[in-house]
Amino acid sequence: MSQYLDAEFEHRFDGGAHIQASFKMRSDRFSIGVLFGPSGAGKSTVLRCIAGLNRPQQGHIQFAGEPWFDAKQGIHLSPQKRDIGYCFQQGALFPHLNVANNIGYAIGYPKKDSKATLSEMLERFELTGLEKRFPHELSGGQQQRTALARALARRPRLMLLDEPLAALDSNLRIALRGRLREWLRQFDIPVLLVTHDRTDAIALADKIMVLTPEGIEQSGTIDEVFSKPRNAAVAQMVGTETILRGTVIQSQQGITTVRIGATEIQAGTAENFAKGQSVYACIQGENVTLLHHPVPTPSSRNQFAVKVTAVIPEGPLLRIRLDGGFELTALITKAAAEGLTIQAGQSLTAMIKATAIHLVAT
Ligand SMILES: Nc1ncnc2c1ncn2[C@@H]1O[C@H](COP(=O)(O)OP(=O)(O)OP(=O)(O)O)[C@@H](O)[C@H]1O
Repeated sequence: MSQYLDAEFEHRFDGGAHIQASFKMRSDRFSIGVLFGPSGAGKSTVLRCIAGLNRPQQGHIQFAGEPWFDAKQGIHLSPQKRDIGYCFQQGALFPHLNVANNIGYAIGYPKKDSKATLSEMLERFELTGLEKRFPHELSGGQQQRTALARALARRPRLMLLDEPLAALDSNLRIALRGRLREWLRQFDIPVLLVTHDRTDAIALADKIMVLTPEGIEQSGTIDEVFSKPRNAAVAQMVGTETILRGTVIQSQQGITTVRIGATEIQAGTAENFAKGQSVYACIQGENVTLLHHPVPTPSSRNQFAVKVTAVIPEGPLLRIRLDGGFELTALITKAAAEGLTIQAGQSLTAMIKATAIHLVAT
């Protein structure tokens, strides 16, 4: 028997939007697959197609070998038959039912064991004591926990979450993000989660699938996708701070030299690139080290003279924009910046290891 959720389909809206997706994830154990992409890429539509709420025009969706949708064979199972839990962005609780009845509705009163299931869910989601409250009497976090409890109470085979943290303010979001994975893990089912937020994706994904209007551009672990984006579109989406266009001068023994404007940089590469080939050099801000002066260094480290053009605070970090004949961004901690007393107009040396420069063929 197949142990995968296997989806490959296309959905066209009358208005013209065309959404395509092709991916596989394990169906028989807990893991979180994150559909990540910009607004309008089609993330919610993909989720709705998996749920059976939208019917694609082409392709198939199978869960553990069971056909949920097959365009050629005319198969389209109803959402109930797919046996999934679905949690929307806003939670979408029944406003006229209290917490106990919102969850109880999903369990299907009056089942023999429904009382035990209800108290188990209340306990797991830290809702004990709030049973009689109505949705408008709950905080955002409590509403979201009730929605999760309701979606999971029926013990679905697959859990779908659409931007589960988006409606929460930032403190609550951070707190819930940390707990969400643990809550979901207890149910030992696969989870497909939609987000456009990079931090949510990093914190939650076992596997990330980057969705654009052209389909899933790249999938893999966070490390694979964030440190080795397959193309410039993915690099931009995953937040690689610097993407520079250049030309390969030479490529041998795992080191590729690339000309960017008047500067030559060395990048560590698994494969060789052709001389003259056009590439993007992708550099994450945390991999750029700033120094007052150049230091003696092996050729596997790049050093450039740069001028600080802007210093932008971002929480515990500073985003430092640099001009080295091309635009470069460094992300450093505030403590590190104090040691360097960084300010706009200052001349510094930027150092980047060759292995921290990822080349993408254009
Ligand atoms: N019912 C509909 N009728 C026509 N077009 C639609 C419909 N629903 C969505 N679309 C279009 O399909 C595209 C994908 O929408 P979708 O909501 O799936 O994107 P998304 O990636 O989830 O975006 P967001 O992050 O903003 O929620 C958009 O261009 C949207 O306008």
